[in-house]
Amino acid sequence: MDTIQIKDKKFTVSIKEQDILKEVARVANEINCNLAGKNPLFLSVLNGSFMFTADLMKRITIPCEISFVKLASYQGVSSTGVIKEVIGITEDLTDRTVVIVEDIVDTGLTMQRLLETLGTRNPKEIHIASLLVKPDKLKVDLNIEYVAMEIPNDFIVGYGLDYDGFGRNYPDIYTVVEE
Ligand SMILES: O=P(O)(O)OC[C@H]1O[C@H](OP(=O)(O)OP(=O)(O)O)[C@H](O)[C@@H]1O
Ligand code: HPA
Repeated sequence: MDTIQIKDKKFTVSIKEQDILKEVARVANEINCNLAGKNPLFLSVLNGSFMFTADLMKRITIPCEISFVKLASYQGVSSTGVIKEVIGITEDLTDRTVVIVEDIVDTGLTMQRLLETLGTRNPKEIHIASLLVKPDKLKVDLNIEYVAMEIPNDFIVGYGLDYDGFGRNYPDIYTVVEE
């Protein structure tokens, strides 16, 4: 399926599942090497990161824990600038090595907010793993250590990412076709 229609928008395939998984495996290897012996706590940011988290965690071979947080900032294709924490962090982060697992860093505002929130809970260190980064869209300075792929500014769906709630289920990533 090279082209899909979601509501009023057409999308064309831009990154195939096998290419995504190659990069996910590379990121997992880097984490396995760098965080060995640290018993990291992976914090997956719902909803978008569910597919990346599943594929990443299957390839993590060091002892670790996984938990989930949920924030919301997007409606349609542009940021509202409003960030709501829907599901909070219940774990004790004191002295823990935390790895935030995100599907995409776009403006970076969501990540900045998350870092601020987590930073008040005395973790030993916080690392960021993001499937995708749009470097040209970043508005804040972030140290994103683990990035599977950098992509252009275009709006995308698939592999967990949505347009108005739809499109998360596709195993490939699709880019919007501007008409
Ligand atoms: O860098 P930013 O411009 O802040 O954008 C990135 C955030 O936007 C998306 O979340 P969204 O609010 O759409 O929620 P979702 O994960 O449920 O799709 C994505 O999952 C990131 O959390
Ligand atoms: O390109 C995108 N697609 C879906 N959700 C998003 N959230 C930030 N950027 C995107």
